[in-house]
Amino acid sequence: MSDTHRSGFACFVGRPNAGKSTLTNALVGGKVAITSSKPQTTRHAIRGIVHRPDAQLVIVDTPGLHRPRTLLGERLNDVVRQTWSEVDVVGFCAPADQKVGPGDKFILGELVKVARKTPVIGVVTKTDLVPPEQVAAQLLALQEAFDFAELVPVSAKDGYQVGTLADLLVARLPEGPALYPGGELTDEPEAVLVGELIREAALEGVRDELPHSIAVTVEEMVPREGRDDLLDVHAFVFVERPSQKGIILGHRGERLKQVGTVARQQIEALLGTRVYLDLHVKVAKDWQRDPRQLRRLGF
Ligand SMILES: Nc1nc2c(ncn2[C@@H]2O[C@H](COP(=O)(O)OP(=O)(O)OP(=O)(O)O)[C@@H](O)[C@H]2O)c(=O)[nH]1
Repeated sequence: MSDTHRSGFACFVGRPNAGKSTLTNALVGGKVAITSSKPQTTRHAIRGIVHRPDAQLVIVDTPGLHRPRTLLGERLNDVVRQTWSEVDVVGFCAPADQKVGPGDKFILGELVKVARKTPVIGVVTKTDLVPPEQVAAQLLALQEAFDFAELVPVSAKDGYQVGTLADLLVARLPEGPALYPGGELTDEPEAVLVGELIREAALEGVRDELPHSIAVTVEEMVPREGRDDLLDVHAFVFVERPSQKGIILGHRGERLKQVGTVARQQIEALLGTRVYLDLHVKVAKDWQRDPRQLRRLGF
């Protein structure tokens, strides 16, 4: 391996349900995206970051491209084209189980202009759904439809060729140092992001019951003594009433355990290290109305 380090941006395009999000998650190795985060180098939301010793690949979000029926539609499409022209490489996704249709052709028609400047990689997604002949036929159909810089079949579900796709994308990035050293996504301190991931996991499935009643504080994030590959994270999940504590905990604490597992995986993906997550639920009575408590909770 050469010691060149590359860094840059990619985005995936394709019609709805083409498998873009799932593929992004497979590349990134978990859900990292903190949806509101906006990097300084681009105006677009980061969906995830692939960290490798030889590269950092930042996958950004694009709104969907529409057939413009209105002025607003046209404006939206301008935004999309703008994004395409700002990334280093574009991945066009087409699912293996659906014929290349008018929706694909429309997007490809728009991509022609981009492709003069930015390489477009054709990605046949969901290969696990069809026999190999059909994957081959889809590759052929794409080849006929567009002049792709590369073509690759992948399955995000079983991981088939996801690494190959990462290699192809990385090869198109300019040389440069990591844009987000240490996996940082925003200027926010890592503890805040970690708290957000825990809060999001804790709210999953109970948003209706506990709309605004959860706050998370991260008390401590320290490397485990004598280990440089394990981070101990201690955090509190605050609710307002004892009854809400029960909802978070679940039967015999099963739900909290699940929350911890989900949050831990996301924190590991965010920070690029293994994590031991210690979660405790506390009742902070009416914390939303108490300025002292609010301050303590970081509001
Ligand atoms: N079998 C299989 N299903 C997949 C694969 N990738 C995605 N899917 C499924 O296809 C559906 C759409 O996937 P998404 O990743 O949400 O597609 P998307 O392109 O991000 O969709 P939009 O957000 O609507 O643009 C989901 O039900 C996924 O579970 C895959 O590799 N194999």
